[in-house]
Amino acid sequence: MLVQLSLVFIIVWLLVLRWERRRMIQLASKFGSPNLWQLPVIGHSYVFIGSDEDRMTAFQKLGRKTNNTKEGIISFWQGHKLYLSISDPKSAEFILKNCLEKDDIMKISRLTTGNGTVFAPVKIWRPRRKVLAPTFSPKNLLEFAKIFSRQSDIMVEQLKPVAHSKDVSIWNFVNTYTLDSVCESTLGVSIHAQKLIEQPLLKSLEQITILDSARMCQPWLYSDTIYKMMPAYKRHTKCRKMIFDFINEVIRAKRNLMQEEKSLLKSESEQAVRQEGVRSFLELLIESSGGDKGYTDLELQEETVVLVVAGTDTSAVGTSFTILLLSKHLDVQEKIYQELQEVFGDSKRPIVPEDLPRLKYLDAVIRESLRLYPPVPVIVRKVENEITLPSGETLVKGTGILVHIWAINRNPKYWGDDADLFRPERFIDTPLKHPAAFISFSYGPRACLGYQYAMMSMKTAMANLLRNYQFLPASNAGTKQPIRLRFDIMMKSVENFTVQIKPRF
Ligand code: HEM
Repeated sequence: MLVQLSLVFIIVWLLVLRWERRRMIQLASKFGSPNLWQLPVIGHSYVFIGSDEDRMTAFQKLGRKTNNTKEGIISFWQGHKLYLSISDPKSAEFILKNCLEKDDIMKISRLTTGNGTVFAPVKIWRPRRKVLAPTFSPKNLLEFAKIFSRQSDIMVEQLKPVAHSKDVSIWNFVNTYTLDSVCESTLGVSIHAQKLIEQPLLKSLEQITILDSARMCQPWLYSDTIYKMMPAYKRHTKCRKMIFDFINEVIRAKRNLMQEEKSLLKSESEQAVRQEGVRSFLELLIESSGGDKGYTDLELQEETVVLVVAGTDTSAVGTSFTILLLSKHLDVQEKIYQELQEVFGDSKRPIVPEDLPRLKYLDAVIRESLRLYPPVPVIVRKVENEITLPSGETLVKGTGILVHIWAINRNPKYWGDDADLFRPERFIDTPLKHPAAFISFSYGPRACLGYQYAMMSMKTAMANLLRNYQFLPASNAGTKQPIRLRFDIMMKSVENFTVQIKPRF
């Protein structure tokens, strides 16, 4: 009897769910689905189960299928929720301008970033972005360029003992370079990550992305109540505590220091002189939010965590993929070296900000690797109110939109039949066919705030590395072998960006 009653209950529940979702079901049937079984309760989410490499392969397959449709849109179900995967730049532009709310799935990341700009609800995001945006002014960026130059000199030094070794994973070298640069520019502190063997802050950041991406792909872990019962939550809490303790200590010290300086430098002219030097994002944020009457310590913590999380891995992934691609395309590497020779000759002088605009071919190479290997391969937004796409399709409230950055960047309708080929010249000889066709930094009012910062950091690092070293494929990797990819919120190389390094001198 109990079994029969339970069965009736489940059937009624499923019918009610279906009735509530009838408009989503209609919408889903308008667009194709990935030609896979849609299972009861979990929908298509089983596709994303498995290793992080399986997850990335699933995203790539979804992207290719989306590109093969006429509209560049495909539907799939994650549990009982409908998602549309979008790979057409026109629809992406429309979504990114009109749907500013992040999808509910991103609440998972808010465990770490709280109401910090990147994942905050729109109501909180708007005023936060207004405060954060001016800290990325060209004047401030030029000051940060000095940090990139100095930190990349350290990276070149750190590589010396391993150059000539058979195979080297460059990931740790590049990731600690970006962490040192980000900590110095955002927090104003030197943590010397490049010189330490174990870096607890980096380990905690890494653990958190692994845990969050695994949770995102398993809808049964979305509920906070269930997740808090899992062992993963314990590990997550430990990592978060490590990050927050570190950042809060820096905020406390910075506030005290600013207070002391203010009382020491009484006159306005003295304070103006102090403002000439390199000032961290944290200092700039304290001031641009209104000084003592501005952000609380919690708000400062949230914004600084965002900058560290958004700024460290992303640029490290972008730089590491560029190195990996160059190890397979020695002709391109040689062309960059020629450009570097024209700018620097045989001089060993440090890179200064004025050098960067002259490195046009290097710029095109970095953009081309970000096109083929976008560090953030997908982003998800939410349809808050019914809207109609330029193609005429009306999207239902509550639908999730997966803006498929990886697929947009390789959409053959906008990039041609050689869309999958590494050809940096396309960024020099052909104008973009649509402003949102190259979308690694996203698009619209909520696009990446660190775009210029990241380009400067990556260009400085690449220029410094290529002046000193030549990168060759790993001993077991030919130039033609495809790069194996994995997904942990960001897209990375399974083989941890392994290459061979040959000193130039
Ligand atoms: C290659 C490097 C980078 C890539 C590919 C990248 C990509 C992205 C993407 C895809 C988003 C999401 C935008 C959206 O949802 O529409 C984003 C947001 C953001 N990024 Fe970056 N990013 C990079 C580097 C950086 C750096 C170095 C910083 C700061 C130092 C930074 C700060 C931010 C911030 C603050 C946001 C949130 C913007 C908002 O919600 O208003 N990013 N980035």
